[in-house]
Amino acid sequence: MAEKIDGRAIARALDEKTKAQVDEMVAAGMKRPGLTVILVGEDGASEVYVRRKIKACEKVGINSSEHRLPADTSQEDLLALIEKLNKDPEVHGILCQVPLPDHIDTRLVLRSISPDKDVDGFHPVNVGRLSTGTGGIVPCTPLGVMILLGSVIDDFKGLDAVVIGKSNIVGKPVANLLLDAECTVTVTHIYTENLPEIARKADIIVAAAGAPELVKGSWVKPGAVLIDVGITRIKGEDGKEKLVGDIAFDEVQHAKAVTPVPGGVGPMTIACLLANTVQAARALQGDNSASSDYADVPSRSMFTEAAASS
Ligand SMILES: Nc1nc(=O)c2c([nH]1)NC[C@@H]1CN(c3ccc(C(=O)N[C@@H](CCC(=O)O)C(=O)O)cc3)C=[N+]21
Repeated sequence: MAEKIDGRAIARALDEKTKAQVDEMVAAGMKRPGLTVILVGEDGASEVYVRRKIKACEKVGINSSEHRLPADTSQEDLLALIEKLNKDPEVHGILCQVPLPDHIDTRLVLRSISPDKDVDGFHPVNVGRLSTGTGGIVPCTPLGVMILLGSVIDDFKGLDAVVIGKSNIVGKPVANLLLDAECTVTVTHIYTENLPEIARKADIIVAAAGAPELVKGSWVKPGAVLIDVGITRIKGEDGKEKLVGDIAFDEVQHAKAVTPVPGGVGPMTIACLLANTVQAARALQGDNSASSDYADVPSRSMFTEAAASS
């Protein structure tokens, strides 16, 4: 049986570390970290995620606020709000939930968030820092993926990693982090020929294509470590909504370890958002030691601490 990597437990452990950092900051007379989430329009899934993010902030002592804007909000008004938040000394992290409505230029909006407050790590400055291995804020889901991998892998050097999916939010940054960890990385996507064959060679598979149960049992080498980033909502046989990942979970029991959906990458995304907010709050208040914790992701000690205390 493959080990089921418990994303919820590892996220809880990371949250405890984050909470301790918040307490330490406040005790040292620094401002309590603050996160602002912007949600434009009404989208069922986005609302669930935003609610979870706000609740998670409360748990670790991060101040949070929420801006809910109607779907027909103009780009100009959204940019004006971001400009205001960029200048607000109580706000250390700004997250603008994507996808945005079609009439808004997402890239322009993400570029308008101050790189220092960009807790998503989506700003081109942070993307550039990540791809050159020079610190900055690492996107939440990719960071969570590396921590989950680190909970079962001791030495990444020379491992064969296959990333399925090439999004700016997951595929590309995950590939960069795996490269930094000295894996041999192959980035693939749904147009890749011989995808099953390429996957079969992998020691690590990160599936982030958004294609339900794409990765079959026959694609997986015995002993591989599998991370499932996909979340698709489908109607089950009983008519109830259920979540499926990009990996056919029941077929991959010959793997060494695999993340479930839900309870795998999702909770880590939120825990890393909180960690990023604390990092941003420390850096904005002149304490740059915070960023070095994450600059050399994956740092093995961070993973083992998180896993050990879970
Ligand atoms: N600017 C921006 N930043 C994001 O980080 C961002 C975003 N936009 N847009 C949407 C995606 C999606 N996302 C998730 C967060 C938590 C879970 C999560 O907690 N999942 C749980 C529960 C899943 C559920 O019940 O729906 C789990 O997998 O166990 C999933 C997905 C963040 N996103």
